[in-house]
This record gives sequence, structure tokens and C-alpha cells, in this order.
Amino acid sequence: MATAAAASLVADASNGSTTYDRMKAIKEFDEAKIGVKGLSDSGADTIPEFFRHPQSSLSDLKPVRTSVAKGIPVIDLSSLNDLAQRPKIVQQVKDAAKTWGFFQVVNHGVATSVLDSTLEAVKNFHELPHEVKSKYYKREEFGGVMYTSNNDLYRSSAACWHDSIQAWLSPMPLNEEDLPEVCRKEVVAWNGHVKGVGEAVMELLSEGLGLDKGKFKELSFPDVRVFVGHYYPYCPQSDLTMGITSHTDPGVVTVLLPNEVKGLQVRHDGEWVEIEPVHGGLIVNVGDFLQIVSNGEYRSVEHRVIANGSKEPRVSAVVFFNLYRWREGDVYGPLPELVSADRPAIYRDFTKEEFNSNFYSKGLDSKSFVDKIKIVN
Ligand SMILES: O=C(O)CCC(=O)C(=O)O
Ligand SMILES: [Fe+2]
Repeated sequence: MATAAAASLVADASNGSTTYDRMKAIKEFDEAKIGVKGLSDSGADTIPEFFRHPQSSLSDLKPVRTSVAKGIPVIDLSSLNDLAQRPKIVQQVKDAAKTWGFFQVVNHGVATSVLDSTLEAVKNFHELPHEVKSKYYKREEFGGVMYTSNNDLYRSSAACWHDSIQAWLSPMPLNEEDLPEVCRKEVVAWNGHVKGVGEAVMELLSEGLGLDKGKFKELSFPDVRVFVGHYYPYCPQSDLTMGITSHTDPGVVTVLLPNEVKGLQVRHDGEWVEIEPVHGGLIVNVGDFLQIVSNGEYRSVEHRVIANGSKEPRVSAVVFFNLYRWREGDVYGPLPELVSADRPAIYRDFTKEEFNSNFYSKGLDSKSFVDKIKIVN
């Protein structure tokens, strides 16, 4: 049944643009609940038209070839608790957050076997039979567990070639029974591990701003975690679409665990640089909120994922540390400790409502919140 739905979707794509009813095609795809994986599995050698991105956004698909040495910084956390070594690590994290907005951490204390089983669990979920997986298919704003294909399906200018499963880990009391059985144990375990890594990184980031080690924790930055398990199946026309279009992450930091299939690129000095994951490492990036509270010291940098042209699926387990504990009527903005006559605030204060409404209403490719609240002299 999944295959029949996929076949009719692909047939629609070749109808010719005059008769192509884009909304109808999107709705059919959504209602079939087959995900992009279902389209990929159908064996079609073309993609539905609503996955095709405008030529303008495809023209710079090829990244700059980069050696590991030229890529995002790799930071060794093994001597984190050595007081003589720590300042050096703080400096590395600070430099990376200021320039690239991205870095990889190695020797972070989580066993490679745990990383591997987390990715395997995400993969196993996405490779469940249609009858089982489709029960989780939803298209709602947040809460609980949700498997979806393209968050922005109805709003964005073009769909992206990937599926994902999302779960609120904290502080929503995650009802473990709600998680699909095939990845339940691993997602729950990952929540514990990633919290530890996130806290350690946030302490370094906090120190890098000249603040107390515990400042971010005090501000509850490690407390809100959303898990997203992405799956980028083989795409038969990977040069016509994207895995995820260029965007910045809205929250504090993101901790990303990728499998070995490449595809993630980060914008650096006006060029797209491919990230080469170090096996056993984790990728960390600064989100918009951290750029704002750091008064622009740290940078939330655009990144994207190329559609996967290899037969091996690309899998990533992403945890977003977001902000949550807004006090009623409070406003947020650059931390007062980081604002002075020499370094005036470059962002205005904003409310929770403003932040959330921007987050929920913008398509992945529209203007960022950071730009909207920038103070222009
Ligand atoms: O899958 C990836 O490597 C990146 C995902 C990503 O950028 C995101 O979910 O915000
Ligand atoms: Fe992202």
C-alpha cells in the first residue's frame, strides 16, 4: 500500500507543471504517511516536484573541499578536570564558538558503543515496517513523540529529503511508554548521556565569556532538551533537492551525533564547508539564543544538509538545548554581565511570546530571530 501511494506521487511529478497541483500532491504524500523513506524505497528514479528546490539555492551545492585540519575545530575534553589544562580547553571552545559557531568534542566520556547504539536505534525506528511506523506519524506542534516528514511541509517553499522522529526529553515528563519500543531504551539512555556532555560544554562556554562556570546551569540552560532522530534516505535526484535547507538552530546549543555518511555543511567565511565527523566524537553548535545572551560573542552559524546520494542512509541524533524557564512577564536579551559602555547591547530585549511566535511561524528558510532584534544604529 505504501508503495502504491509512492508510485502515484511520483507519477504526479511527471504530469507537467501546467496540471501539477502542488498542494494536492503534498497532502497525498502527507496522508500516505510513508515519509521520504517510503518514496526512496519505491525505487522511483525521480522525486516528486514539491521536493525540487529553486536553482538559486542549488547552485552552490558543492562544498569547499576541506581537510580535517581546515574543518571545524576538534576539541579534546579528556583533561577537563585538570586545572592546569582547563584554561586551554576553555580558550579552544571560546575561539570555536566565536569563529565557526561549531566544533567537535572528543574524549567527552561517552563510550563509542553508546553512540553507535543510539544511531542504530534511530535507524531501526525509521526502518520499521510502514504499518508500525505510520502510527507515530503526526503533524502537530510539539509535545510527546512525533514522527514526521518535513516539519515545514505545508509552509516551506520546497520539501526536504529527510524524515525525523522527535521526542521532548525534558522537562516534559517523558512518558517512556510513548517512545517506540524499537528505540525506547536507547533514547532514554541518550538523554542521560547528552545532558552530561551538554552541561560540561556549557560550563566551558560560560567560562569563555568570563562568567562563572555554573552560570548557564543557574539560568536553566541545560534543562530543556528535545531529541530529534533524523533519517536521510537515498535520494535518486540528490542534486535537485536538499536534506535540510540552510538554517540556524534557535536554542542555546545543539549536540549532534552523526553517522559516517557525510552531508552536513557549515557556512564559514562565505563558503560551505563539509563537516567530517570524527568517529566517537560529537558535534556542538551555538544556537540563536546563545548568540543573543552572549551579546554576539558567540555565533549561531548557518548550516544545511545535502540530500543523500549514497545508498547508505544518513542518520543523525540531535539534541537541542532550548530555553524554557521564562519567568512570567520577563524579558530576555544580552546578559547584563556582558554589556558595558565599551560593549553596548547589540540586541534589544524580547519576550517569550516574541521568541516563540517567531520560532513557530518562520519557515526554515526565512529571516532569523537574531536579525529581527538586532539594534541598528
Ligand atoms: O542532521 C544533521 O546533521 C543536522 C540536523 C540539523 O541541522 C537540525 O536538525 O537542526
Ligand atoms: Fe540545525
